Amino acid sequence: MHAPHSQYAIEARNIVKRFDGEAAVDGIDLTIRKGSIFGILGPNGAGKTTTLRMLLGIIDPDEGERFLLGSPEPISMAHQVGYLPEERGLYQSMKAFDAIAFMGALRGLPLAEGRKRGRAMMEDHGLGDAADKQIRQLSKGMAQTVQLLGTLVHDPDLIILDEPFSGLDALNQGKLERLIRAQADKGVTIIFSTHVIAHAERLCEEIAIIADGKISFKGKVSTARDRLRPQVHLETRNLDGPWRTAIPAECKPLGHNWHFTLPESGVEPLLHALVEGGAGIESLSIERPGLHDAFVQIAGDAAARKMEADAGNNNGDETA
Ligand SMILES: Nc1ncnc2c1ncn2[C@@H]1O[C@H](COP(=O)(O)OP(=O)(O)OP(=O)(O)O)[C@@H](O)[C@H]1O
Repeated sequence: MHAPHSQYAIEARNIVKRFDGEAAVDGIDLTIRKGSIFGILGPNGAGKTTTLRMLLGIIDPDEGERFLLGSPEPISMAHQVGYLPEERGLYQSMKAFDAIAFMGALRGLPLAEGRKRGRAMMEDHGLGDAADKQIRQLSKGMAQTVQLLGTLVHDPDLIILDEPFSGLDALNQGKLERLIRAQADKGVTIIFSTHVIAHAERLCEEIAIIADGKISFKGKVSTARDRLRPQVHLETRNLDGPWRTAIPAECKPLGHNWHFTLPESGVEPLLHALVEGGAGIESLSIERPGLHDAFVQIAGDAAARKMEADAGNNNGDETA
């Protein structure tokens, strides 16, 4: 076994998990830097939850090894870890601030301190009026926020969130993004799984894309996006002239509109040719492809469509 590197919150080498002989996770390597926000992206059934459970030590890999905060026994680090599982649930009869304290106590925080922090956290999140309400009296989105606060109450060094955005409306999704950033600003490492590309794109510096139990891309979001060249959308008054040589030969206009990949020579030669050649520019945009386009290229169109369908199915309403 190799010694883990201290700059990593997670190191996993070739971890495998099989259920009934089928590999749900099929040889994954991950290194996640301390203090980073790391997204694990993939459609339902890709193996995200199984991966997170192995990293946390809830289940053991059949093969491979993993270190959490440097330890080969992740469970022994439980007091330094916060975990929001995919299955949400709190004791319905507990008061909200008590539920937060209870979750903290499970991770070693004295109950009295947890109660104090629970109230203060609810206050900070604009839920002060709900602190003494029973969980059953809260909306789904509020209960989910309470559970999230319970995940953070013991001030963990590492937070693992399984599909934290699903079930939240847009407003609460925005609040959660801000909360994740605030934790990262404090130096906390955050790992979350999602099948919504936009959350990963906005929050993460680095991501892993998982499909069928394997990692198909791992690295910086910018690196994934840089795999694709910028796209040009151009509208011209004229349809012919010397400027046409600046446009890829295979590009045919739709009316007066042109859509093509920016040539390797870059923006300036294109602009120069269009202006000098008298194209008559009506409109022009040159856009760097987003993570969605990169995902399509990396994981394939079918996986991207499945992710979109999953997102449609899983996004609930706060008051549902
Ligand atoms: N305890 C289990 N017993 C048998 N099969 C399992 C078990 N846990 C997961 N699987 C299977 O392993 C595969 C990966 O599931 P996993 O839950 O890790 O995926 P996921 O990417 O998290 O998707 P989801 O968001 O739907 O949970 C799926 O085919 C799932 O049915």
